[in-house]
Amino acid sequence: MGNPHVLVVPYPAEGHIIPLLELSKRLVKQGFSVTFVSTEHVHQKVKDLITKSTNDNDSESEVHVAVVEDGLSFEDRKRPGKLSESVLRVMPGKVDELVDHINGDNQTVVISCLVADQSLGWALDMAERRGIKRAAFCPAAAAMLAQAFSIPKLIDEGIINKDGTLTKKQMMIKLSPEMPGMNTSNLVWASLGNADMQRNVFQLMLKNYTSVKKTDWLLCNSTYDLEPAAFNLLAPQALPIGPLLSTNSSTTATTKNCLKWLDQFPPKSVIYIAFGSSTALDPTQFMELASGLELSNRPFLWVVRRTHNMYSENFPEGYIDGFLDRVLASNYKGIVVEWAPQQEVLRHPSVGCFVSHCGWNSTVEGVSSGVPFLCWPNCFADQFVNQSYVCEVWGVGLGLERDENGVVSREEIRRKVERVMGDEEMIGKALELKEMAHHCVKEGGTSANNFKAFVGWIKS
Ligand SMILES: O=c1ccn([C@@H]2O[C@H](COP(=O)(O)OP(=O)(O)O[C@H]3O[C@H](CO)[C@@H](O)[C@H](O)[C@H]3O)[C@@H](O)[C@H]2O)c(=O)[nH]1
Repeated sequence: MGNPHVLVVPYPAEGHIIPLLELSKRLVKQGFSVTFVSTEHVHQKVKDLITKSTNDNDSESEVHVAVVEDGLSFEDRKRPGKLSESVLRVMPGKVDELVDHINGDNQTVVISCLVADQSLGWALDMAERRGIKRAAFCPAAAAMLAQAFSIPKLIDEGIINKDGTLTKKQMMIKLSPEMPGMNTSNLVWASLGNADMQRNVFQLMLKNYTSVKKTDWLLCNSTYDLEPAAFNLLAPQALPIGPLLSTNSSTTATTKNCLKWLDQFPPKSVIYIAFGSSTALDPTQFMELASGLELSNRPFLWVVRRTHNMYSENFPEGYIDGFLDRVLASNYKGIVVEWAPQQEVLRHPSVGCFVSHCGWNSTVEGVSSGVPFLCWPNCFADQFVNQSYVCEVWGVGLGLERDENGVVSREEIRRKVERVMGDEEMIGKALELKEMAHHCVKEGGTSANNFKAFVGWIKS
């Protein structure tokens, strides 16, 4: 008999794939054979990452990647709405076929456990139907799960109607007295698209929540210390196993170039700017940020996804190149890259400030590296909750205020960069949080213990 087999099904987007790949690698180290589902959509985007992950020297065997069709055309792949539609319409059938394929001709159950992103309730239901053990994985803050689990309470208290519509917009609520306040307009479903879309997302969340609630395990890329109140609300089901970070250094040319470039600067002097995998700035905001960095007169490493559809659609031809030419011609030092080895960049001693959109992975990576934040949430609703954690709960960052036109001005950026990089108390707290995060995953740490228990359960 071979190793016990785990099928890992991520939502096909970088922010979801990165932590689940880390979890897969850890399972491989525990003697499991892991099949990681990738779609055509994401496989193109994160091929390097998957290759890097499967080639890690310390993995005793491989994470096997199974690419399933997503039914999307090249044009469709540029539209996030089409992606979520294909995840519901095409992916379930393809994953079902994959399980049949793994089970082979006599259809014996080969898979010991299915681990699926908590947003893929259909995958958890399929595992239940087929009698496969299952676990849900949350790549976002536990506070976001707490939000979903609190839907019945929000309805009871008249904060939302049964279809999820807000009874009052822009109202501050707390899911528990110890949790950071949330603006009702930033509730996940309430912050997306038009009323129809909001109702659909709400229904989907309710459906997923029902599937997730039934799983034996609900694993989170977080720690008790970062989110004690959220874990209290979710007890006993949700368990933190984070932070799930890569311990390997990649050897790609981009990584080497970025790290070599950082080597030339003194400790904590460089600003790192990155907005995750899908956030884009419009030309006005891009220019304000560029000018703010120039005014700050500090070295910077900025991720600008030039080939990203939103950037290329909104920016006039040559616009970003013009900026780069000015950077090179001026006497301040900065580099712009399409995709940085973020975890390694954040771990580099020269980095002293992380200008971030506060995606949960970026938040956890920044915290684990002891780098203070300048928070710029602007895409999905969870980023505002993460900003509250960073600024109000943990005290390791500052938010950026928008002016009357909704723009974060160059002067605001310059001022806040100065404050973040000069605030010794904040820097001290960031280092304490880093220690705490590392402690959780060490032998005997809370996350390490939870992971060990999970592994024991699959093998049992
Ligand atoms: O140049 C880059 C830019 C990003 N990353 C990595 O990409 C991931 C980005 O993840 P995250 O910070 O969570 O941002 P998003 O990609 O925007 O993630 C989506 O998914 C997250 C988890 O559910 C949510 O918290 C976010 O709001 C949502 O936008 C991180 O691991 C980064 O290290 C790189 O390695 N290099």
